[in-house]
Amino acid sequence: MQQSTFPRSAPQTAVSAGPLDDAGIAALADRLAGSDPALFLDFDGTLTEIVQRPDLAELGEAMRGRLRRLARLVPVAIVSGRDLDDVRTRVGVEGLIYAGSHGFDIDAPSGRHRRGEDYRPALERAGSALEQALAGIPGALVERKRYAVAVHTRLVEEARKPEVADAVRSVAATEPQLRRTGGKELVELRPDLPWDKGRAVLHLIGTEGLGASFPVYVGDDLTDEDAFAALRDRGMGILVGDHGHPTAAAAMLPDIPAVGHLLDALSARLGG
Ligand SMILES: O=P(O)(O)OC[C@H]1O[C@H](O[C@H]2O[C@H](CO)[C@@H](O)[C@H](O)[C@H]2O)[C@H](O)[C@@H](O)[C@@H]1O
Repeated sequence: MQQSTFPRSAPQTAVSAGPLDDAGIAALADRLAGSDPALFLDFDGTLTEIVQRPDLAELGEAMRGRLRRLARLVPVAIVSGRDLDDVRTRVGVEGLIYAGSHGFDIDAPSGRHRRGEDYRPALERAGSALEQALAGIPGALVERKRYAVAVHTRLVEEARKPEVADAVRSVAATEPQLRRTGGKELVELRPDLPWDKGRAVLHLIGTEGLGASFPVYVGDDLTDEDAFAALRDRGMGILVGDHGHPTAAAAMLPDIPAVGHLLDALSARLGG
């Protein structure tokens, strides 16, 4: 496997994330084989390449096969910013735990866990206002989810991106129940609740009987940082690529093929 020698564009936090090379993967596999593992995986940018539009993201068959194999061996959760139904359809593997809308909407063996239902009218209003405000900006996409509204800027001309940011700021100012967060070429409004992917992962560890497990979380974006931080003292966060900001992950992989390599190595070791 290639070594993770990609440059970091921002200084690291107190926890320095080193490249996860083959020796590191073998050590992690041994660690998991000697405990109750649990695997938490982000979707876009971790299992699928980032593409120009959200609707174009497709999970490759090889990655789907890896998820199927792993799910027979250990609890596997997909923790995505996407709407739960959207990510579940795109992954298309039974027997996984699915958490959508950054963990506001969870479908797990213990049941359906939703947060933010009271915030949906505000999200509806914000979605409509944003569609209206951005109608004249070519390439601006509004993605409406059950517990968030995302505005995508990947296809917006550079000079017009500040207009998109201004529009989101203005709409956010009229909806005090919502807060702004960011991602890759994306600004989002979500319920202003103390909830995020990190809390969702800890919640799942509690509800799914994973308290004694060694949880591993793999993700690529800023919203995954909450999960890396949540697992810092009890598991392992693995950052994929470089989101250009400090990270709380303990280790890094360079790209999605390297994630595939990691998952293959874990399957091989855990499958005995
Ligand atoms: O938590 P994730 O599963 O990684 O979801 C994060 C966001 O992913 C999607 O947007 C991102 O991927 C798109 C397709 O590659 C890309 O065009 C966009 O620029 C990225 O931000 C998804 O559309 C969002 O809803 C998720 O929040």
